[in-house]
Amino acid sequence: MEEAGTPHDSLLTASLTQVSVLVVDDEPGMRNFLVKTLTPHCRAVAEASNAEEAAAQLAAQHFDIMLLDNMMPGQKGLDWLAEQRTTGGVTDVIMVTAYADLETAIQAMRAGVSDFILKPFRTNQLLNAVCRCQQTAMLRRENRLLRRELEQCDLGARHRDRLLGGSPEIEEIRTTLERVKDVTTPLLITGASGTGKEVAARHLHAASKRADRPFVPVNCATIPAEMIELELFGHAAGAYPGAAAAREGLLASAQGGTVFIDEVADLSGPAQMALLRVLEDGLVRPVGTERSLQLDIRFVLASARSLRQEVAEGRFRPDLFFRIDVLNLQMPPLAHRGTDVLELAALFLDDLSHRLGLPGLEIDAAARAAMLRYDWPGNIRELRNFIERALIFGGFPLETLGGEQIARAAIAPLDQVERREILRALDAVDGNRTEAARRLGVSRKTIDRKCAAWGL
Ligand SMILES: Nc1ncnc2c1ncn2[C@@H]1O[C@H](COP(=O)(O)OP(=O)(O)OP(=O)(O)O)[C@@H](O)[C@H]1O
Repeated sequence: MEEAGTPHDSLLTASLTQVSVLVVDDEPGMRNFLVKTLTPHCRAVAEASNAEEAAAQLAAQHFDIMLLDNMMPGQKGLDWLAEQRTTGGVTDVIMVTAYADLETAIQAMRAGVSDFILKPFRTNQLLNAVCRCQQTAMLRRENRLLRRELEQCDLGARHRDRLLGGSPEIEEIRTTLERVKDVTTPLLITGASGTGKEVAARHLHAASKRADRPFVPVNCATIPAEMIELELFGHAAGAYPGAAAAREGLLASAQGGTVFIDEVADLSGPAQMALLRVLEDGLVRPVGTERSLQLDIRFVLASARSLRQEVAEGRFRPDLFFRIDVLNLQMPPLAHRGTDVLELAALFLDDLSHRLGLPGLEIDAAARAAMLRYDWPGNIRELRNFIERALIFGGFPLETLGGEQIARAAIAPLDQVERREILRALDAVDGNRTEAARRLGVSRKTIDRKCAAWGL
């Protein structure tokens, strides 16, 4: 019987045409066999009959893969390999051996060997091992390049993992994140679009013990309802028409890390039910399978809409709501973050001008005043777009901040401005005077006195 994915599979052999291989074996018969088998398929094949020759070949040129016999006169292949690794060799190694005892296998793993081929072997086994090794190397490289590209093209990437801003509101949020960073209780982040819910989730993940594991964001609003369960939980082969192969879900891919579920209110009924099960016992059952996987994931959920309202209107499961409404973080709108707007603007100016290759801009007094006055309904996302536009056009488009209207509006008496701001604050915090006083930076007594004077 042929092995699955034999080299007759043209896709597999195609990947070999780019590979350079160094065969290291002291036995001429075996060495010739290896070279003869590989040469028609690979880009280049070189040979060495001992460790010195091999070291000279590696110093002279790069090889993608080395086939190494473990039993060479003078020195064991694995000992030599361990030495090579300390001098910085990066070639992938496939060990060819007649004696695969456990101790050798452990030593080989520690020396960074990618695969084993047991003598005697067939041609197919050899070519398959080289193919697998090459494909893993390609995936590693692709992964590294994609990460790099992502960091370069995402204009906000440099600040993605840090919730910036010196305002007391953001300071308090950072303190809360620090306190809850390592508990497994789900965290619910609410707040309008663009207020930095995802940044807060990334900040939490980066500060947690899970930082070196995956952070997986899932936006339920952008995945079609019928696909969301398949995406999150994965599926068996044939789970839906066209699903030729089984696929791991995003939750399983995040094992050990953090999953950020944005716009959680958009989950369908069955997906809400399945999510509740994961939150309660950590179990995920891929669609169309009978077996559940036990996962260790920190969940951060976000919603721009009020989940309480969604529950009241029958669109969100109350049991799921109570499960995720344990730790709730409310992201304040940008307009309530004092001078953070200027801090973030300066940062975006610096960052975007470098990335876009455009000259920087000074934030003059007029721009500063307009930015502080404006409401920023689109929050930080709107601010970033505003800065990007400013850099492209070489000046701040203040008219888009309602600057003209504000400039032309009659100057309001100070007490009127004060009343408007206090009432706006009370409205924003559902009439909580202590909270409104804290945010406005005045005493609770002052608010009580003003309200009494206005007959409230
Ligand atoms: N405190 C912050 N520091 C730096 N950048 C921020 C901050 N908050 C938000 N941003 C930037 O603003 C943009 C919007 O942030 P983010 O996507 O986290 O908001 P959101 O609340 O999750 O929005 P939505 O609900 O629309 O997905 C991003 O480009 C992000 O990098």
